Amino acid sequence: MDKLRIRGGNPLKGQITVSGAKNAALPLQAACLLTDEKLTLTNLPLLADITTMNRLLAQHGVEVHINGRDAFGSSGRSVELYANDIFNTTAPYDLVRKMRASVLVLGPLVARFGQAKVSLPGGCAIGTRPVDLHIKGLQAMGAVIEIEGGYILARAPEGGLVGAEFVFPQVSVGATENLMMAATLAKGETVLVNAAREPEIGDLARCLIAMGAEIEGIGSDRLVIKGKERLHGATYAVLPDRIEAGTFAMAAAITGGELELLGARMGDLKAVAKTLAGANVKMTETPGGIMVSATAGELIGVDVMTEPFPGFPTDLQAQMMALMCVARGASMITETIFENRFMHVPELSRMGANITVHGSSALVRGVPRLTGAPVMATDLRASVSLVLAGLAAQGETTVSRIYHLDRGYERVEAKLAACGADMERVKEED
Ligand SMILES: CC(=O)N[C@H]1[C@@H](OP(=O)(O)OP(=O)(O)OC[C@H]2O[C@@H](n3ccc(=O)[nH]c3=O)[C@H](O)[C@@H]2O)O[C@H](CO)[C@@H](O)[C@@H]1O
Ligand SMILES: C=C(OP(=O)(O)O)C(=O)O
Repeated sequence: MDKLRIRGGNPLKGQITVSGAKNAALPLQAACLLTDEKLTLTNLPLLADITTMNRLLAQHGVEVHINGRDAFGSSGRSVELYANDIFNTTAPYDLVRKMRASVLVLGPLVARFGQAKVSLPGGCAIGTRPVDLHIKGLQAMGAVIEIEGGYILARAPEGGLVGAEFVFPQVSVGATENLMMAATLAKGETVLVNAAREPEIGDLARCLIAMGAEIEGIGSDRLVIKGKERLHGATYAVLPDRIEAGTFAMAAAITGGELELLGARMGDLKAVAKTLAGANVKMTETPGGIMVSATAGELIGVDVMTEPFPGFPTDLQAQMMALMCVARGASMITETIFENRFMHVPELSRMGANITVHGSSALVRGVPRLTGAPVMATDLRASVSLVLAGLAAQGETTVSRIYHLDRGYERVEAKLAACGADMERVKEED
């Protein structure tokens, strides 16, 4: 098993190219199941999760052609997905438990093939994460759903799914994606109310439109989808990863550095830019992306509350907490999306952070400096928050279990080292 060794203290300086977004790519990959023609996705990030989704699709019968192979051997910058010979509509536990986004095959499979058997993903380190809204939404479209042996068994009515109005009692990114995909092949009109507005939803909608779908309301919380008999092939480029960009913005900030994030889009990061401005970190648009500068003096503590888009993203909460650990003053960080997303707190505390958790809020009192330590985390964003802390800490930090990081960050050590970070990937036994 690999780990990252980081010697902190170097201000980051330079440019980092932002990769394609994991959370956009995964639903786009699942969308290939909606057509028997070729879906080509470009600007894919080289990540373990993308490979897992390709494996899941392949076992359904999707032909997966990968271009631009990388060191993983099974992942590449672009992929051609042909779902013209689907022989299996079951998504097995072994793959779904590895990656919750596997549940995104449910909507497309039921919509196109009238049936699906998808393992329930179960809880994960950050929360219980039920999929009841995915199920209720499909039921509203006429699907009959049973839970048996840990699997969701879904069957469309004779003649296929039927368009419906579904009001989300709670904003859900994944359920919005699943239902939007299902609705593209349902009979009649589907209206999704209180839908998620994350940029990744817009990306999926634009790809579906390129495949022949009719969708209105992109960027709003009301999506209207007119079902079609069939969709066709398309070529689509995955949008840049706003969470990777936000993470690197905080890396620049925590080291008192200056980074240009090539490809990053300010429109996707407004709440982050506003929060960082309060912390004395400047984010400005450049012709190529966003410049982040933290050279103007000390960091200042700011309060943060995670919210669905356009609010501050939960996927940047851990990184923001690492930053606040070394800011002047105190910061109250409130997590409203997931009930257990503070697993980085004990590890940051081992590095000298002063954090007290009260329910869904963490009070972070800034300290003059963190100190390096061996640390590990049980989820993706918690792991990267420890990398950020390590970049700022005095001495050496080793971050273990970095398979979590590899789910969502492409060559993180190479990208940061190219901007002056003293860090390397080493084998666990080193
Ligand atoms: C692959 C992907 O895109 N993952 C992102 C997606 O996850 P994901 O799509 O799983 O997250 P959701 O938006 O669905 O979850 C939001 C909240 O709704 C709850 N919920 C969700 C569905 C449901 O049927 N019932 C229910 O109660 C969840 O437990 C959670 O508390 O959005 C999250 C919120 O921005 C991000 O942190 C994840 O990185
Ligand atoms: C929670 C995340 O991903 P997933 O939904 O795939 O677990 C994430 O990207 O931070």
